[in-house]
Amino acid sequence: MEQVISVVIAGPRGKMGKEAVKLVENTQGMKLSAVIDRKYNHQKLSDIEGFSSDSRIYTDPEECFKAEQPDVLIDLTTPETGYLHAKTALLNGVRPVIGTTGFTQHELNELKDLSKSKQLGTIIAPNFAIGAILMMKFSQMAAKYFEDVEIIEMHHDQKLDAPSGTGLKTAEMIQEQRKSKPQGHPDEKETVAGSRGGDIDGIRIHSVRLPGLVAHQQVMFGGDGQLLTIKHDSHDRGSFMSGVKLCIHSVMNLEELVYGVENIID
Ligand SMILES: NC(=O)C1=CN([C@@H]2O[C@H](COP(=O)(O)OP(=O)(O)OC[C@H]3O[C@@H](n4cnc5c(N)ncnc54)[C@H](O)[C@@H]3O)[C@@H](O)[C@H]2O)C=CC1
Ligand SMILES: O=C(O)C1=N[C@H](C(=O)O)C[C@H](O)C1
Repeated sequence: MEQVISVVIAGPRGKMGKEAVKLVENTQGMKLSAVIDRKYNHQKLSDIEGFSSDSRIYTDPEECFKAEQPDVLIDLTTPETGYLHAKTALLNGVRPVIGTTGFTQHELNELKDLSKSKQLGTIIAPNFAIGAILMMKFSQMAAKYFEDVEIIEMHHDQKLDAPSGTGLKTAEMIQEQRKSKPQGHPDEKETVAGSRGGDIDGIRIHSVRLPGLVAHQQVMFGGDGQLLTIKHDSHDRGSFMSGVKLCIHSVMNLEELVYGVENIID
């Protein structure tokens, strides 16, 4: 008989959380055992307009994990909360799949160590969309041939973290491929602070925040007489859901932390 994976979703009323609730409820072999919200403690999700599930709401993650003993936590909240939820999940025997972005390197290292010591899988996924993962992989490939690169990431204006998790991960993947190189003129001066963007090992990263955007990124490589632009657009949050589903299945077979969905696809 197929194993049913029981899932807790943190942030069910958020833009991503709503989509994830629909995904888990409509996927055979998965069960939404509970949700973690800032409000509505001990009510049912169906008490909130727009939801039909009878899953219980908890405001305290520890109480939720102890009472429900789910297999997987999906976190789609805010950087501080996501980190706390991931840690609490691991300490209570629950495998985290973290879509929330904006963790510090120290937090990532701590979760990596905890995941390993508990021998429980964790997936930190800066971007669940398959197209975005390919965009990052293609950029890493291109960096072998083009050493000059700048990243422009564009998101809706409700986003809390900058640069985006995807932008950071892209820069890290490019870093693995190319030698450190400052971008632009060695004597360049900013007359307006920040106009050259953030600097990750010489890779410039620019964050645009505007209403009307969802999640978009272009990685621009410059060479003699040519320009290569690798671009991805998520027009709708449905674009992330096949990746969420893949991660829920994959994390069940892991015993340590994986950072990036590119590491679990063929
Ligand atoms: N990995 C990926 O592919 C994607 C990741 N994201 C990330 O997911 C996160 C959420 O994004 P959105 O849904 O757009 O944000 P949102 O602002 O629409 O939703 C966040 C939700 O978290 C809830 N929340 C905040 N603190 C909480 C707490 N202590 N306990 C329970 N719930 C809490 C809020 O009430 C809100 O409903 C962000 O970090 C974003 O960067 C977003 C899209 C794709
Ligand atoms: O906040 C968002 O919306 C998104 N966040 C992730 C990120 O920071 O890269 C993934 C995607 O870009 C959407």
